[in-house]
Amino acid sequence: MSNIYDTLNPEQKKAVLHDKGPLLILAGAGSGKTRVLTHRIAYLIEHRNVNPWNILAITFTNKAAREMRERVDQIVGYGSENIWVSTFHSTCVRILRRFIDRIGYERSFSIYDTDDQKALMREVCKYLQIDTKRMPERSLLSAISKAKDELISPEEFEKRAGGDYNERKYAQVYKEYQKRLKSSNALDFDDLIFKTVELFMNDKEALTYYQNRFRYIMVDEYQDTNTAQFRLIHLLASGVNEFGKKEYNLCVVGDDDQSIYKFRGANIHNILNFEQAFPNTKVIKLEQNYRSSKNILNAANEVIANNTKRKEKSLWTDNEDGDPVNYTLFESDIEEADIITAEIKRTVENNKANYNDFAILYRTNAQSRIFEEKLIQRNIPYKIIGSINFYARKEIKDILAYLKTIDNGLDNIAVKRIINVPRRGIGLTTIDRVNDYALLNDISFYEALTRAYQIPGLERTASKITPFVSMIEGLRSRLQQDSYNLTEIIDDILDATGYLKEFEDLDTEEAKDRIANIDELVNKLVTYVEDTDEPSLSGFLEEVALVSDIDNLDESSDHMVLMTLHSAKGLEFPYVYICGMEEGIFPSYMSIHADNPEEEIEEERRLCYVGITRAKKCLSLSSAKHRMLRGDIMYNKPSRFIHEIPRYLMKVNMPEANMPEINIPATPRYHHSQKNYKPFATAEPKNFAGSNMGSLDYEVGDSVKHIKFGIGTVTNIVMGGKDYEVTVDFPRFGTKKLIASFAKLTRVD
Ligand SMILES: Nc1ncnc2c1ncn2[C@@H]1O[C@H](COP(=O)(O)OP(=O)(O)OP(=O)(O)O)[C@@H](O)[C@H]1O
Ligand SMILES: [Mg+2]
Repeated sequence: MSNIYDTLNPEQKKAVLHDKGPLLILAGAGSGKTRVLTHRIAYLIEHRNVNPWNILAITFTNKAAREMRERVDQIVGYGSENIWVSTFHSTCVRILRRFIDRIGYERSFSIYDTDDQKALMREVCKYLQIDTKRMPERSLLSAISKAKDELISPEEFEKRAGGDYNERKYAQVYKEYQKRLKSSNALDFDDLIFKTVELFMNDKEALTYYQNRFRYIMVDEYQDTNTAQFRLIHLLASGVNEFGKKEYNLCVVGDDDQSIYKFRGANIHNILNFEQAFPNTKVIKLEQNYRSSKNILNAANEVIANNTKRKEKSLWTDNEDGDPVNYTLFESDIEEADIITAEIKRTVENNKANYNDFAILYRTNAQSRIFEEKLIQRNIPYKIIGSINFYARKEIKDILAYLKTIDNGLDNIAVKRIINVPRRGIGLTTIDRVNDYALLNDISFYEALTRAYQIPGLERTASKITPFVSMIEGLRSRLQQDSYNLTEIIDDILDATGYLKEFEDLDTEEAKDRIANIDELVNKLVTYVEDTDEPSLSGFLEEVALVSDIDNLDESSDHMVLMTLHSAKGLEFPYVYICGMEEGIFPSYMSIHADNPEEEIEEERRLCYVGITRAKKCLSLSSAKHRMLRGDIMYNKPSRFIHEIPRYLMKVNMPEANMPEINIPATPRYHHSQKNYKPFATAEPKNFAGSNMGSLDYEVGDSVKHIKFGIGTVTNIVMGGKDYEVTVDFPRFGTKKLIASFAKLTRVD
């Protein structure tokens, strides 16, 4: 056996060499779970003669998938291209592209992103005359998403709603939303999993095909799978072998301490009940951490030991003690960003490291802005993961909408997006009329456009619509010619529409930016065409729909990265900064003030554990005494998580005068009971991004109570972007405009 397996420790080796049957690898951070998965794939191919074609590996990001392939290539030297390695969503897209016609969709279906979903939901609410002040679109979408994660269909939802008025409304919305998705031949992200499960439940042939194909299934980050994903894996892994026996050749790796996606429906029972779901499961625990220094690992162990609901684990390392964990209490958020970026620059300039050795992690995306400013000032190359997504830019969405319209005229949202872009004198009234006609005749919006002259009331504007239709048809027929080069399609669209003209005439920086973005999209298309065996427009759109930001993380170039703690899952960096460690920031205000704070704080603590365990060599934590949030200064106390790290593991960088505020224990104290633990007084009642929006329980004219301003009267409520803006007259403080989900107003009767 080649010596690559010699680098594994005995437990890892057991996992890699495990023969058949279900295998659960339950282990702490940095213990080599992902590495074991990769080696196991290589081993199966190299030593068990498993055909790479028969392996399915599900990873959390496309980046992890890419790495897995590279590693297999390094180890085995061939075959990696035939292994099916991808995320849950990509896996489902591939399956559905092949078989979705069996459950009544066309195989060229579109995938709706959040913006498309919102646009569709707006239409649904308008149609059903939903009072979106009481039932905001966002809550409706999140309820639907939650239902889909739990495999609850619109019919089932309706049944469960019973007589409850709100629930019945939700059910009605869900049903209509789903109906419209279907008539647009579109799937939202949650549908990808839901519909694949539906397909497998209804079509034995499709299921058997994949059960026979995927003889070996591996799943990374298993602790964050939701009910629908569990069902999917269970179905796929339940095939029978040549002796008619179920083998369950399923290997999952996970860490219950790193489960951080409860809000997205992750179901921790999937890991806790794995042994019940799959008989004869072999469980392997890995206890040696290879990633972090002793001090960092101990700090992580100390913090997570405060969670009561967990499987006890002892994680140790042979690595050096390393530097103590740094903790700094800054005066302000600005000072925090300033000093951290200066320190990073200094470390790199002293040749101790490269920029790509560094990551700054924070609880919410909003915290990145100040860092970004300082990084620019200091001329430090950086990349923010998860900030304004390239694909969310207007010009990119416009071009993509053109591509979608050409590819699949059924995508109503896409067609409506571009019908008057660039301007063609087609107004909202016309669009409404076409829409009504489409609904009445049960045809797509685009189909209705092709019949513009038959639509009542469109006598005048039909002449503006037909050129649009013939342009799309022209582009479509060009695309179908054999000699057509797909890479030209964007240029052809730009030519046909005159889309760029407006920007070129403007000649502003912003316009130049937009043109550069479109060029970037062309680059993406060219790369896609070059890298793909049978490139197609649908294939390109699919790839675009599935890129998540983390996949753009290019480790080869030398820039540092900034991202949320959630995005950092599975990654590792020599130097990690976790900033904004304050009560009300991390743990979040929402978790502290939740109905079930114990549970929510435990989830935050797991997130903290994920953050700490990303660091290999050097971990720096920081809080600010005050920071600006939504225009207000807030004063937060240092996070309880800082207090959970014993003093002997830390180097505290702050004037001793500040010390009394911080109660850092001087001795190790694993597993202290939650009962004796006194949390700090919570932060000022001001919140920050990431809040949950619910429907309001007050309306104009009601008396409401604000924690700081006291009792006042609501004079106005408007929907402002993502949230309600509530205007309240407070007798003592005057009129205030407040953001509903942050202000936490309560009605007083
Ligand atoms: N036996 C080993 N010998 C040397 N290095 C190892 C060994 N096992 C794992 N490593 C290294 O330890 C680091 C952590 O491994 P890996 O990312 O696979 O851990 P993980 O358990 O998946 O972590 P996480 O829980 O964060 O996803 C990697 O750099 C990996 O190469
Ligand atoms: Mg991992």
